Amino acid sequence: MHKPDAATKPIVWTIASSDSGGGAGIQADLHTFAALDCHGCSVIAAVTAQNSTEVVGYEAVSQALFVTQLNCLLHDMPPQVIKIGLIPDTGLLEQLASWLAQHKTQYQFIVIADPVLSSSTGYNFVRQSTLSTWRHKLLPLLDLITPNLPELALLSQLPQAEVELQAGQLLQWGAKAVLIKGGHSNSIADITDHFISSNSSFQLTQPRLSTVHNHGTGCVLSSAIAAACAHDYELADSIIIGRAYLQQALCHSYATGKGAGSLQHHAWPTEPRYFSILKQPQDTDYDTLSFAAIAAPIGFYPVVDNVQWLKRLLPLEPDVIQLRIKHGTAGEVEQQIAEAVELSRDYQLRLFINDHWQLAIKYAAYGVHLGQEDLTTADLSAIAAAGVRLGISTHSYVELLRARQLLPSYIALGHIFTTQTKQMPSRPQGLIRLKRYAALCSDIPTVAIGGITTERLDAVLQCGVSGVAVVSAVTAQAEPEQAFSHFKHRVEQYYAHHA
Ligand SMILES: Cc1ncc(COP(=O)(O)OP(=O)(O)O)c(N)n1
Ligand SMILES: Cc1nc(C(=O)O)sc1CCOP(=O)(O)O
Repeated sequence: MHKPDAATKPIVWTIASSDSGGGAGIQADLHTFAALDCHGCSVIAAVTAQNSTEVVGYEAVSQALFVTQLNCLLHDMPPQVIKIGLIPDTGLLEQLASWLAQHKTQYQFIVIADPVLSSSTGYNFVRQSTLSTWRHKLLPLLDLITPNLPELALLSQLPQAEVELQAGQLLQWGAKAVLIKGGHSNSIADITDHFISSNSSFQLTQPRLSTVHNHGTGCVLSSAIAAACAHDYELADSIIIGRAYLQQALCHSYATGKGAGSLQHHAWPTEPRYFSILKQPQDTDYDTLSFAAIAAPIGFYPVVDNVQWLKRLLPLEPDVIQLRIKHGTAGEVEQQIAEAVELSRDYQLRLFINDHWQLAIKYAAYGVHLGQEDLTTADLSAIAAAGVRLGISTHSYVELLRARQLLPSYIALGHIFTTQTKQMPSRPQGLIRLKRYAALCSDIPTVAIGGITTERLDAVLQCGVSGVAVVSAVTAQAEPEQAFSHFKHRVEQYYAHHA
């Protein structure tokens, strides 16, 4: 895996307290930042004396030293993201709130807080005055707060209300988003975390692991989310990454003393088993769908915008092509699709129809390719029942989890580089992300798309995808047939040597 060199590592701060046992607090935060390719800085609020069974005591640092740590770092190592953990002193919390208010707009850092109010061994760190400062001074400065269920009840002052209402109260007090950790729920088999902001919500469910070695889970989760944000992932993607990092760390946790042991820090999570089931309000609940499989590797996958292109390329023996018609009347589109499907049979071409899933079913095309927006309107059960293969576009972890859960025939990963062919609402994903996405799809064929040229071809293939889709690298070339044959040959050669 590519590692950024030291000079390019994003800087993340933890403002929290030392855990002498090493499994939580500042120590866990720094381990997490390092494992996720960030440079971690620490602002220590208090030193706790604790081991795996109990917190014996703590002492806060002076307000002067606390603020000196903040200012000293800011002048030389400003953060992309700040993670806040245990601040067991109202005076320090007040100082922190005013310091954040003073600098957040100018430095544009993201602030994520894990409101540690008591230890998992039962030690209570907060007083009523501390809670009031959290509510009225800290919350308006937070981009995300990650309470567990008891912390949410305490902070919201609505212990009897539904968790959504409790989280709504934190949003009203100014937090931009709330991730409610479900670990304290009664559910035995699973844990569901709820994300709520003013304009979106989703749930992440993962199996509850039976380990007792879970000291520091809250610290690690919030730090992993902070690290992913520092790598410029959107907040929802960062939460998915953070939760997968935690699941991986819990899967390999180990005993330290006589009590709850520590998490094993590893690296960027890529194995599908560490990733949650994502549920969004717009998702249809399907009974298990089963789409016809597509032989992998998919290989070279040109995308053309009319049947004339298909006729031009067919003599060159393409194996897979997508017909992506964006203009014409309904009648013209249908005529082209009908003709293209018939031609595809004569040439044993695996033809995917973009968008027009009803016509793909009607003419029994090999497959259909759908975007994320199409997933809410298309009848996926009808596509599966017709034996038509399904490919789905993705551009983020959120979209990738959503697509994976439908078990499609393949998943498209885009757009990797800047493309002139289509206006994209998302940013180019680049090769590091492509490699992570492809690894997460080790059990489903993948196709990379967006800005792929002959110069970039090898680097893309080396990311572990099963196919490469291009538009302009063929159809905008002076000699499209030559470009097609060159690409096809190189892709075939690659897969012949990397079966
Ligand atoms: C292989 C492949 N990947 C992605 C796309 C984009 O599909 P979609 O999101 O449906 O957008 P439009 O193609 O409709 O603009 C694709 N067509 N093929
Ligand atoms: C049609 C399309 N879909 C994309 C996605 O990321 O979903 S990128 C793209 C255009 C790809 O064209 P070119 O190879 O010319 O860059």
